[in-house]
Amino acid sequence: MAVYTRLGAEEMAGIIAAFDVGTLISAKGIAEGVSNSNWLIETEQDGTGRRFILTIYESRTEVAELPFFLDLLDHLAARGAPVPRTMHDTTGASHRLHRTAEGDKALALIEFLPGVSVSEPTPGQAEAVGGALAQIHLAAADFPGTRANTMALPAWQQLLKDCGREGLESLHPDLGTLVERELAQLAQSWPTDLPRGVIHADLFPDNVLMLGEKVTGLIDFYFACTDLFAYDVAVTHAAWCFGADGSRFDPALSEALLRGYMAVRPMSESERRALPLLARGAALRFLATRAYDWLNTPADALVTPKDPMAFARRLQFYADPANADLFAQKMPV
Ligand SMILES: Nc1ncnc2c1ncn2[C@@H]1O[C@H](COP(=O)(O)OP(=O)(O)OP(=O)(O)O)[C@@H](O)[C@H]1O
Ligand SMILES: N[C@@H](CCO)C(=O)O
Repeated sequence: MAVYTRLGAEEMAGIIAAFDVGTLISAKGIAEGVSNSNWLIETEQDGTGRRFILTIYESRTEVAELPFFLDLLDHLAARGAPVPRTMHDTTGASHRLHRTAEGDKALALIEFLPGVSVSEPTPGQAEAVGGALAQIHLAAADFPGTRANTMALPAWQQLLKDCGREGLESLHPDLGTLVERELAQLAQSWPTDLPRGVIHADLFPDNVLMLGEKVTGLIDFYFACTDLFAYDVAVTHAAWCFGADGSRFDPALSEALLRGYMAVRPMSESERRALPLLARGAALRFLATRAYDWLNTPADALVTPKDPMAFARRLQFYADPANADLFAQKMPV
């Protein structure tokens, strides 16, 4: 379920009329996604059918940050990266404010891209995703915007502190100890001097649209920020190489993802050496947000929180000395 804002037919037609995209034919609420309200919009313009995604931003997205996210889409799309363009309204604005019963909310109309999100990726698909990730890292090199990573180590520390040791141990008796040990080690050794730029920071399979082994769309840039490129590789590795419950590390997916990335943007020796630590950080980042949501989502909420233990298992895997050579051995030169 992800349509939090109710819109009548006339209201929807009025929203679409502010953009030069033709006449509204249909608007269907999209079930996937949890943060914002999304609709698939069909219009007709000069006898041609067109499709878009309408997003109404709910409370989790800061309106002041929308220009960074939306301008970034335009910038990457203009450089040939597989990301949707933002449709600008007739005044040239990338987003608009819409009056609703709960107050003004921002909205944007985004190009619809074909493709589906895979749930059991193949090595060929992982390789293509690695390549697309490197492509956006390179394509954003001359993007003028910057945004601090609001989901970096200090945020994990705070979220995990808010969960409390008891809360974490209610998820698993060993989780408090694991988290404490990892937080301390990461705080001590987190690298700061590696190549950085704009990263996606949340490139899970549900944020990638694919047709066969081709990436047709990278979406959901609402965690994009300025941070280490190699950390983005680590996030994508954690998201793609373990199966949904985090217990099935797949070396073929890992190798293919890294090969795909390196073919487009070769990583330096220091980036490669940092990957095991960055992967522990990536696993802890999603463990932190998921544990917090798990412990703080009311039982009658519309959304089901995601399983934090799926990322505790990844964290244990990355932190296990037996897997220390994971990136070194599998990394093509
Ligand atoms: N540009 C696009 N082209 C085609 N489909 C899209 C596009 N953008 C979004 N979608 C569809 O809408 C769904 C919800 O989008 P999205 O994941 O951005 O929602 P969200 O609520 O903002 O995200 P999240 O759940 O990660 O917080 C996607 O799973 C995808 O099916
Ligand atoms: N991708 C995140 C959700 C926030 O986008 C997760 O799976 O925990």
